[in-house]
Amino acid sequence: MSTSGDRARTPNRRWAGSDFQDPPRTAGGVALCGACRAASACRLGVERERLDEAGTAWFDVSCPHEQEGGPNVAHGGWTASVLDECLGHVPLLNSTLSVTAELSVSFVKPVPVGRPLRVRAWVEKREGSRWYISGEMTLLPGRAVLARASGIWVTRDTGHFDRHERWLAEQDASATSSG
Ligand SMILES: CCCCCCCCCCCCCC(=O)SCCNC(=O)CCNC(=O)[C@H](O)C(C)(C)COP(=O)(O)OP(=O)(O)OC[C@H]1O[C@@H](n2cnc3c(N)ncnc32)[C@H](O)[C@@H]1OP(=O)(O)O
Repeated sequence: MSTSGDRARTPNRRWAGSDFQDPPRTAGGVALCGACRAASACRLGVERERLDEAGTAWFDVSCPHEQEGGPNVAHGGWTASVLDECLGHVPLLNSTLSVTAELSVSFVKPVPVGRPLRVRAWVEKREGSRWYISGEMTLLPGRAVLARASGIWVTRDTGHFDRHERWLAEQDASATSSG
């Protein structure tokens, strides 16, 4: 019989180094995270991404209907998630693996579901392994700001997730031994 601890320790698959540094992308250039690789699409609704020559990242985004919160508008969790995703792709677009350490979101206006939106993200500064990244989501057409975000991403080596698996196993072992 499996336990929740067994499930937590069982990785879905092994990832190679290239899965982190050069992940599979959609036709629109969107880097795919773990679960979205099976779907071959970003389930958050990021449809296109690119880095311009000035280092700003641009994303075409649309809130999927299943992320509706209030009538015809996005659940705030979707807005925060997609901003986390887009801002977190900035290091990735610079061939750097990172994880979100901090994220702050301002919800400026309700975000309509099923409408074309744009996210723009840029690096404010880098200090040590920390990337300070900001971004905003705007309505299309026009440029009305719907949400803003800023946060800190910390660079990791590809052993990050293996170390996490070991840490998780230690947690389970110590919980079992202490009853
Ligand atoms: C989405 C991706 C799609 C594409 C897929 C392709 C690849 C897929 C990959 C998937 C990617 C998915 C991506 C996701 O989904 S990210 C998912 C959400 N985020 C996480 O899971 C992160 C969980 N947290 C951690 O792992 C650790 O706490 C981290 C790694 C953040 C720090 O751990 P630790 O504390 O042990 O590290 P350290 O002592 O060596 O410090 C290192 C540096 O970090 C600085 N620091 C630490 N904490 C904070 C803080 N709160 N604010 C500001 N700074 C902080 C610290 O000052 C130091 O700076 P420096 O002195 O070095 O400058």
